[in-house]
Amino acid sequence: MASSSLSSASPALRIISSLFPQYSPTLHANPSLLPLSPSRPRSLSLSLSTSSRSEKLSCRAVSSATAARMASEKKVQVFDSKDDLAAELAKYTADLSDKFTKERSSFTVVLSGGSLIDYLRKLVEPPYLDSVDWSKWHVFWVDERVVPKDHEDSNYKLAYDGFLSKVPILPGNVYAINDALSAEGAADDYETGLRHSVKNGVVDFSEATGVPKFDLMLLGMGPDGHVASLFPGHPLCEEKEKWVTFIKDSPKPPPERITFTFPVINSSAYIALVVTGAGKAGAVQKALGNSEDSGTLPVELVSPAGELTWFLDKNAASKL
Ligand SMILES: O=C(O)[C@H](O)[C@@H](O)[C@H](O)[C@H](O)COP(=O)(O)O
Repeated sequence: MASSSLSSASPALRIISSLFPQYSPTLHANPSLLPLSPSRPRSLSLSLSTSSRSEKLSCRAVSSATAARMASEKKVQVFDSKDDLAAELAKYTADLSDKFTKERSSFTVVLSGGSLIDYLRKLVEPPYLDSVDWSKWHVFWVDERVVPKDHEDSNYKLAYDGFLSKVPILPGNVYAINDALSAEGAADDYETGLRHSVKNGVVDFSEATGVPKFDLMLLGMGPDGHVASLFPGHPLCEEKEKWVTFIKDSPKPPPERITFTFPVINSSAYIALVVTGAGKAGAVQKALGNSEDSGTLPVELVSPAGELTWFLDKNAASKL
């Protein structure tokens, strides 16, 4: 990938480089993704890496959130249109499916609720509908509302209607909430099921983190910077022992949900953060820009052991 000189770089590149001014970041603008001919998806892709020495030095001296921001490889892709974003997300996901299917004959994918499912719309069309080995997919949820699976608020129903009903994933490989239980019971039940999936080798396990290691997490982000059902200022953001926990006072309705905790989220090999709309530009700026009060949002704690890629539309990136 060609490197970009910072002086002539776009605002996004300058903002990202200002995030770590004291380091010698290498910024890559991938020419194949830069806004070129109208026929190609118009997007700007950049990745930021800093020298390991400076990371060690910085992580001792900064808040956990900033250290988390430092710790993983971050890629930011900004798209002119939601269709371009969906097209790139489909390719990204299909490529990872091929990678893990070859490596371990299975592909573990974790879905969010909200608009994320709609952005998978290109994945259920040719060529991916025919090229992806759907029989190797195992689908989980990063969070779920404690409602019946046929309720309009159910993330299972959202994913089934918009995605799962359109691809030949084996029903036994779709791990939905037990909707007959209370929030606490459903969280315990989901964690028990996850421990079983780790034990039988369906879900990888990280000796380094001591928690499951999913291949790909597809996350959304709320305007307040929440991810999954982990909300700003909520004690659940600090949960370090449980893999799955529950909330009964979600500021985003409905109030009762179960959710993966950050140790599980951050143990992932790959995370895609799909964020669109001007209403989220403030949170994106805090997370990626040089905002004064950075370090306060749950999304800033997303720092996978592997690779984090932000998929933004230009409205969500408008303050970078
Ligand atoms: O169950 C949920 O509500 C989601 O998992 C939640 O975390 C969602 O991803 C964000 O709120 C973004 O939702 P939108 O993309 O619809 O704004």
